[in-house]
Amino acid sequence: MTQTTTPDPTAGSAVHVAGLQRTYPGGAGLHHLDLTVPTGSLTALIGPNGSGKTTTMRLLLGLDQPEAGTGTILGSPFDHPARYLPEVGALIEHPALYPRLTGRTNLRVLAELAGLGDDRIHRALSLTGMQQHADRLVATYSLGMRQRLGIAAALLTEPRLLILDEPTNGLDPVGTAQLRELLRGLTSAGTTVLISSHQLNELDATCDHFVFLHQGTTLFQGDRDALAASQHSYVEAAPESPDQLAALASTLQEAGYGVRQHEGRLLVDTAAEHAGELNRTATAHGITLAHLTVRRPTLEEAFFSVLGQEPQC
Ligand SMILES: Nc1ncnc2c1ncn2[C@@H]1O[C@H](COP(=O)(O)OP(=O)(O)OP(=O)(O)O)[C@@H](O)[C@H]1O
Repeated sequence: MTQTTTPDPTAGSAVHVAGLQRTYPGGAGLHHLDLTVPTGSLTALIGPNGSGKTTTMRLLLGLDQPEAGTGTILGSPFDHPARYLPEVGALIEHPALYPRLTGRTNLRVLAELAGLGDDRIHRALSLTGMQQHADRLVATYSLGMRQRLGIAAALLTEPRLLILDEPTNGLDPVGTAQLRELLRGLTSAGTTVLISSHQLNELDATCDHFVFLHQGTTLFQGDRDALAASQHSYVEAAPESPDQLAALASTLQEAGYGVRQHEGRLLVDTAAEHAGELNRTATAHGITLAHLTVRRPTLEEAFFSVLGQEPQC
């Protein structure tokens, strides 16, 4: 006898919530939002201002209550945050720090509350590159240093799930690169990370799973392959002689291609396998191509396309 089984959507997911509803006066908030964060992934939560990223993270952390929604976090029911919160670290908006204490003492206060020893403080400072600043008053810290101490505080318990709301705010390029390495190191060691940011290039370089929000609803979620499959790739072409750019554009349009001009090149809306045919069409019209490349959309372009807007290029 054949037995059919329904796949368990929570298997392999650090976070799996569905139908999240949180309505604020005026109608803003979350509207049946679904979110899956695969275990061990570095998941990017992406959306315009006001799309619901912070609200989603606050609900996951039990800092606010949804009107509806079900799911599990680290295998425990979503509506019992006390069961999973000991294994979750978070930095939401700005870190809450005592400015008149040093960075190290701030961490010690938190470590003592959680019954953790100095070894955890040392490790968190080291992971975030904050050792050399640890004995200064937090009041003297730059914004980026406060962010890093906030991340150190979130790491004290060595959480299985780390939730970071715009952690790159205030970080300089060196700090951003250090955070990227830190997050990669944590995920290779088995930590799952959910991160929001408006720096799409940075998320593109760092993350392997993507969730797009708009007006409190999930527009897309999936890994890099699923994102690529949801998008058209396109071919970038330029003639040897820049004078022939307009002629190349009209030749390709007459041949049925969708064409946009961008920085002295043409972006031709077609699949990679048509690149040869496109080259032959140009040659047949006396135009030699100096440049022909297949391009996959960047995360930013994919985001605008899913949002139903033109890529910003
Ligand atoms: N306490 C609140 N009272 C009323 N409206 C709220 C409240 N908190 C959030 N909102 C509204 O809910 C929507 C989602 O806000 P949220 O802060 O989650 O968005 P976000 O994606 O994190 O935005 P940003 O990128 O600007 O940080 C917004 O329209 C916001 O104005």
